[in-house]
Amino acid sequence: MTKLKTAIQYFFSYLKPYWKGLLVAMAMVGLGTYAQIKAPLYMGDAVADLARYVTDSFTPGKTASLSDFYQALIGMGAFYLLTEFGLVVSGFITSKISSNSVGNMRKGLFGKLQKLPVAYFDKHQDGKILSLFTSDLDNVFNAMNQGVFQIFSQGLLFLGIIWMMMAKSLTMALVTMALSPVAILVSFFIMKKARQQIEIQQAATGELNGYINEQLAGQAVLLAEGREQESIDTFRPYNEKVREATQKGQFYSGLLSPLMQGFSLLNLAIVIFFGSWLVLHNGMDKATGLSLVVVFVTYSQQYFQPISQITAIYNPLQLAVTGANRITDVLKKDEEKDTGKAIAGPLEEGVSLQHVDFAYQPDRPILKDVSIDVKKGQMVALVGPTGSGKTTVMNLLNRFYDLNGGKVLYDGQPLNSFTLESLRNRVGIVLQESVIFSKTIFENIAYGKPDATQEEVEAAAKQANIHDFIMTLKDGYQTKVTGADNLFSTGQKQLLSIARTILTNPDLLILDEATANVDTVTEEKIQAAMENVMKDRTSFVIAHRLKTILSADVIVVLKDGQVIEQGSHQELLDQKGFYSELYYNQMVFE
Ligand SMILES: Nc1ncnc2c1ncn2[C@@H]1O[C@H](COP(=O)(O)OP(=O)(O)OP(=O)(O)O)[C@@H](O)[C@H]1O
Repeated sequence: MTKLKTAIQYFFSYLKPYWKGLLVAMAMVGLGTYAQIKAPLYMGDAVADLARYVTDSFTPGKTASLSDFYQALIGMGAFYLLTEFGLVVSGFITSKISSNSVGNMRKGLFGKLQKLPVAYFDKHQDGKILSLFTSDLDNVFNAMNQGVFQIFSQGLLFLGIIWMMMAKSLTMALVTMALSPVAILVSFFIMKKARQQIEIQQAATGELNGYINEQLAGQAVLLAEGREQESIDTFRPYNEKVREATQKGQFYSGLLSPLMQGFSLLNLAIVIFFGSWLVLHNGMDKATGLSLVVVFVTYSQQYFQPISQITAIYNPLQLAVTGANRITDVLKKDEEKDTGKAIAGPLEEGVSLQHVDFAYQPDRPILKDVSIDVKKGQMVALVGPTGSGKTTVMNLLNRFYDLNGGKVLYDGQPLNSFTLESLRNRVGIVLQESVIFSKTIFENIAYGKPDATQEEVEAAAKQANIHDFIMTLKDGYQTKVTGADNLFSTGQKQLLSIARTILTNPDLLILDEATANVDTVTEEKIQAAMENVMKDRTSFVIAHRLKTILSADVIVVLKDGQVIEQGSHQELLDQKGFYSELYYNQMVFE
């Protein structure tokens, strides 16, 4: 019940701005429904008038006239036209309102995601986040556009028909409605069955997508190891499960319409049978009796339409309720804390970590009592085995996460005393996995400074050693890059990231050196670019090749989240500890 309440609140909060349009749509539905239930009465009158005309024309001395018949026909036509008008206008308004509100929901959700802390994205897979925008919002749209509108219009139609039938003839109304409890029970049973299959299908599709995702991500390994056939064989049962659930789900959902058709036809026969019995045995005027039968034949056919329509939207509505709840869960998540008031100015003294403790998950400490000091203009290098916490230190310097203990100070002030925007404007970060956006090379480099001039962008690219490569491309800086076209190698992507960072001229630079797939020429270029970007700047560098950091002011050696050695290259060599061993081991391979 609370799930339903949450979904209703979510829908209403987005529908509220369109209340005027909704009122007009509802009025139109009311008008259309009224006309729809009124039209059969004119049809009945037309039949009665025609019957009278035929009887009168065969009765000597009576003048037969068709004028009443024509009037009834005109009335019927006008009311059916009004029905169409009401439904078309309300359909137009509701589709406009639902697409606008879902557009706003998409905007709200995307805006919220931009405000969530990095920790949220650690815990949620990209695919799941994406499905909020695709399947969940789609389900919400369908429910809004079809469901809510249908429930209202079909509900109104249902009540209107009952009211009209009762007003016309109570006995015939009861005869027409006699089958409905059975029809409602049967349709709910079928929809429940269909729902179970939809749930199985959704779960199976999730597993199938997960498998496809994993196999595509690992395609290179898969080919290299010759596991193609095994990959296809494992795919089959996942696919089969989806196929089977889809087939059963479709079978049950598809059953509803013919079954309702069957009920409607059966009802028709019952109505005609009782109607003619009443006419023949109740001494009713024949023309009036014929008209009554025609009216109830039409009502009996209309009567089953709302039952089948309302039961058919039960499943889409349930999907929408689930979708709205998933989206609301995200909207309720705590945003990245930005409570600091101070504005981070140009770095004057330096940055220091003091007795920092940190854990991504409460029961698994990653950094333990880490203290590192960097004075303005100095370069600090972090080295250590994989998983020792180097990237984690970088993440804390940019305030991607909050600390569990200790302090990170920028010119003596804790990081959380600054506004996030001012702090991040002072910090430049080059990640190991460089990010390229689907924009031109110019826009990619100018990402952190969109108003940069061509000269500034080119100067940054030159310093980052990527200008020459860009000039070999036909469109130069205006070349459009997409994630899919692999225009840049891993090393070149990092050079582009370095250019992007140089352009923003950060006070504090955080640089995670790329290790994968870098050839010797690019490696040298990266090294030169790193030297350029670090010159006269305060920097933290994670270096995987020790020769990059020989000139660092301080080298910090991390192991299992603790600082085990700290000093200059020469000091650490003299200590003959972990660093010197690492260094001599690497030198053997250089
Ligand atoms: N987002 C995260 N959520 C949970 N645990 C994480 C997360 N990021 C890293 N870790 C864990 O923290 C530990 C330190 O990781 P970190 O990436 O800081 O190491 P690293 O020294 O940079 O390693 P590498 O040299 O391989 O890049 C690892 O055990 C890792 O599993």
